[in-house]
Amino acid sequence: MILASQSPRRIELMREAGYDVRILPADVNEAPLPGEDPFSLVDRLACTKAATALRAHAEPSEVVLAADTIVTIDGIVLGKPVDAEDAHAMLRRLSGRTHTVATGVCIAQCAEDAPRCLGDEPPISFVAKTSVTFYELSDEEIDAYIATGEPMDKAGAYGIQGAGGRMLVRGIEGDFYNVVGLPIAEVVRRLRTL
Ligand SMILES: Cc1cn([C@H]2C[C@H](O)[C@@H](COP(=O)(O)OP(=O)(O)OP(=O)(O)O)O2)c(=O)[nH]c1=O
Repeated sequence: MILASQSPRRIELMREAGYDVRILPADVNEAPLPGEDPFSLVDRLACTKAATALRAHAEPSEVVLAADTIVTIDGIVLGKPVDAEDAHAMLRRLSGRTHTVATGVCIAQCAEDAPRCLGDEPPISFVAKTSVTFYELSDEEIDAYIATGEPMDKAGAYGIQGAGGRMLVRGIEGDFYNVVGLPIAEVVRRLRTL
């Protein structure tokens, strides 16, 4: 199976679940389309990543799995921060409130008899959602957290699994691993149905 992801968390979760994955990240434009809602966005991006890896690398009948994670609050999508100022603005918005973390997962496969793999089988996709509530954060706390470097490669500018990120969280409702980037239990259940 191909895992079209460079995310160390996704790679570890798939390997720990017993999948011998080939890592072939797909670089796609993550900008939303005009008027696109956050859940359609993660679904589309996951399937674009899967289709890109499938067309470039997959063998006939090989399965490709890809995912995309965003944070959404106030109808706004928070992806990865571009700099410290952007990270600060994201964490200020999340402070003392509940937001949703959404991960789109897309599983694509080539037809067995396809002469070239073009992604001709329709992909399976789903969007997992987890609600996360933050404590009230002071500016000093936010800046100290950003200085650790932990927020910079993560949607919403935090990592719930990190030493600093876990200190921000009052509670969650839903799958923890979805927040980390891959709802592994649901992924494995879907893969078993293939
Ligand atoms: C909210 C949150 C996000 N994240 C991460 C998960 C994702 O890796 C990242 C969101 O970026 P993504 O664009 O979903 O993924 P990626 O660029 O890391 O990897 P790829 O596109 O190659 O699959 O944020 C955490 O690790 N912990 C958290 O608590």
